[in-house]
Amino acid sequence: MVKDGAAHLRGLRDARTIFIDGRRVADVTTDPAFAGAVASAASLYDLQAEDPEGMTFDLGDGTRTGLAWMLPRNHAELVKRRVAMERIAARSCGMMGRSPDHVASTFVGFMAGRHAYDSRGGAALSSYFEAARRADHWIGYVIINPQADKSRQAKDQPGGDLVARIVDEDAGGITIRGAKMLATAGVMANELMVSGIVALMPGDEPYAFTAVMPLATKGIKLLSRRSYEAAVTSVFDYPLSARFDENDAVVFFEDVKIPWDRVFVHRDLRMMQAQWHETRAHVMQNYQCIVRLSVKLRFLLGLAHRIAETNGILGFPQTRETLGLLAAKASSIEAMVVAMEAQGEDFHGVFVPDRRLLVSAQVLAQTIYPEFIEAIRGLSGGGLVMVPSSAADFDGGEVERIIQASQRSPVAGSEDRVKLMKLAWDAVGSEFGSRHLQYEMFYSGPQFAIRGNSYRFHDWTGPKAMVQGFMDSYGLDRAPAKAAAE
Ligand SMILES: Cc1cc2nc3c(=O)[nH]c(=O)nc-3n(C[C@H](O)[C@H](O)[C@H](O)COP(=O)(O)OP(=O)(O)OC[C@H]3O[C@@H](n4cnc5c(N)ncnc54)[C@H](O)[C@@H]3O)c2cc1C
Repeated sequence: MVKDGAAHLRGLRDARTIFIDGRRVADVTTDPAFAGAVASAASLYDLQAEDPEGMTFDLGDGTRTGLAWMLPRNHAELVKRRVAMERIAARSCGMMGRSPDHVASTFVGFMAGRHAYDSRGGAALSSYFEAARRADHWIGYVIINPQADKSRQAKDQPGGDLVARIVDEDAGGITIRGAKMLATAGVMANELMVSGIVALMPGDEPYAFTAVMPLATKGIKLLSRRSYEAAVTSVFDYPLSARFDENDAVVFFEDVKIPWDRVFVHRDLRMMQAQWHETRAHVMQNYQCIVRLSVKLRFLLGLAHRIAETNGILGFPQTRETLGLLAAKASSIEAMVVAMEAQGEDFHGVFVPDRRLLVSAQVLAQTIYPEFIEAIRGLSGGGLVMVPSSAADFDGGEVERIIQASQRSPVAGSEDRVKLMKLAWDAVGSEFGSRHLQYEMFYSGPQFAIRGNSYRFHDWTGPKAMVQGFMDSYGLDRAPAKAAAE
């Protein structure tokens, strides 16, 4: 039995609390702010049900679950898992960043480093992992604190309930209160993990916890940002916004009680860092991100090429130079995926991608994406806005005749030209496209933090030894002191 889209939709019709535009959402699967993206989310599970061999694996008793939950034992299994993740990403042209394979990958990384946990936390993690993958849960996560005053620790922020913290605990579990920033795709997930990735200081113990709970748990409140999907005039006008607006929401925990068997880290400052970096959670979750990005860049590359063809500029050397540069950038990310797999390591029985190459890809991704967007805008010129106001202008009459007269291309009819330019605008310029730029620049952390990881995880021994070796091969050509005196 494989979880399919219908099963996922059934699971979302629960008591979850989501607020948007001054109202509470009754049913996220039908609400006009979310229904299109939720349908796309469900289709990811249909993809698994349609091709269980290619997208799922057997847990040993006939239960099949998404390949992202697999603890790969060797290079071949890692690659098989990656191919499934590529197919998930391709469904949304790489536009759904927090698809179910993302946090599943985090948990695979936690499990690879299971030894880093204390015995209670490790046991809770293992039993949750088994249950979550058996249910093929979609898990969202919040691991960053709300912006306020970055110069102060969480405990020193004025106003009390800003950052989620433990406010009570008893034999049953912990109770948390406060906020976390941005659960992407939280509205369409089954469960939510809350944790922290920014280093904590002594005194921050109430903020040092990692736990997971169903989205519908009493007291969890999601405050959605504006829905881009709700604002679209038609799929033709906003083909990406209409279907792949995965949503971002601030999460407020209002005295949320979490049982101990769902608490993996408890008041442990060291473990809050160790859970990411002494395990392979940081590697596995960001490997999924880079795999997804490689699919997205392939899509954007195709878009850039098609725009050039449509505008009759493909034959110009300057255009080919631009496209050649974009192709090389997309290929470099693709190549890094292959390389980090080829140089993967056995980490306590789990075969994981090479960490140094993974963080290098993250660093490059943060600059390549904005460069892609700028280049596509540059290739497009005013064509991105030289489009009819909406699909309604194709009225079969006077306005459509003018559209046919004014929307021309050497390779496309007027409808196809408008269709392409509207797609391109949605990818790079609409509110949806603009959010994607922000996403790719920030989802894994600010640049200084990602570059800091690159510094930290690079093995400097080889480069330093090479310089020293070369410098040792020569010196000042001093004449012997005695000869100089004579
Ligand atoms: C679209 C989107 C989706 C997201 N989805 C998720 C999600 O699903 N789950 C989740 O947990 N998080 C999510 N995030 C949050 C994301 O992880 C953070 O945005 C990211 O870690 C950066 O943190 P910040 O937003 O507080 O920015 P900041 O850290 O405040 O960075 C803003 C600027 O301040 C500078 N700055 C901050 N601190 C310092 C410092 N100490 N020294 C020097 N400069 C500094 C930075 O360099 C940067 O220029 C999402 C973010 C976005 C934009």
